[in-house]
Amino acid sequence: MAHLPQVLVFGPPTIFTQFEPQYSHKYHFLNAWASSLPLDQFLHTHNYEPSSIQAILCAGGGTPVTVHVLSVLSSVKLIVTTSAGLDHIDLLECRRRGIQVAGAGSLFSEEVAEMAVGLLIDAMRKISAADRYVRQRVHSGPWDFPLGSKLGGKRVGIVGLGSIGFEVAKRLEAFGCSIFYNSRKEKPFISYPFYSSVVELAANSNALVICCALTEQTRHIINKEVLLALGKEGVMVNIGRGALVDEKELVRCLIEGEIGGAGLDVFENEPHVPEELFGLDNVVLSPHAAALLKSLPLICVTLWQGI
Ligand SMILES: O=CC(=O)O
Repeated sequence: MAHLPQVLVFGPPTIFTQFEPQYSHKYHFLNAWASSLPLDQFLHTHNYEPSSIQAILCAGGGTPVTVHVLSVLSSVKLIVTTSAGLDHIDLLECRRRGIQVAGAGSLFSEEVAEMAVGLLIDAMRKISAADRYVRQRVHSGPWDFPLGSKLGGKRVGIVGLGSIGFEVAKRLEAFGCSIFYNSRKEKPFISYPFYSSVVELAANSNALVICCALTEQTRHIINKEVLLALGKEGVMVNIGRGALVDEKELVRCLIEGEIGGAGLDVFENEPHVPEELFGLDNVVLSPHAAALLKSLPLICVTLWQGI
């Protein structure tokens, strides 16, 4: 196998395992995702020569491609990630080393937007909680499920009106929602009202949908002040990255009823999810799956063909 290009695979396993058989005549895949060892030990244990590895295949929210990883892999020329977000890759180091980075761009924006709207409807109408209620009900008396609230007509603040945020806005308009947004800058051709302050956006919204990229500027953009401004009836949906939200504050606000509910596809230290959330019926949880659809493998193949 020494003659095949070597590709280090950090994930995502659900997709990768479907394609490995078809591509293993072309590439020698080193499946780091299947091992719990740190990278150096993984390579050492399998007798893999780090300087023979030419490409990395990875996924958003998974193992980060840090300066350390890149220093171990001195010959890497290409990183392919199945995600739109690139926050798990040290892009400065890639630029310095001339390593090319290929990601999903806006390919999954519609899929992720659907999930955002789904989580919002679920958190407001309590669909997952209602499902649990029906399945777990032990008494045969009248239904006593708590009331939900209507999405139609609500004011929704979108944090990050990029391609995903825009797809969310389009869908929510069809539900009769009024859309407001915060972004790095006001967008010249967008008619939705712009808020330069996320706190003010939250104070004027019934729900916030977090769609921006994770950068040093956006880390914890949703903090205690924003959550308190969103208020006791407010719902927050995060399909961006967990670290956009101060998760400790979010958990506290949910437990203490400082906000009304949340729909979360992403978490600050994935795959860890704060256990306090498990018992809360006003929270809907999803395992960073907004972009993981049956169509994803096809797109992965297109990305991999660049290796
Ligand atoms: O998390 C998924 C993505 O960034 O596409």
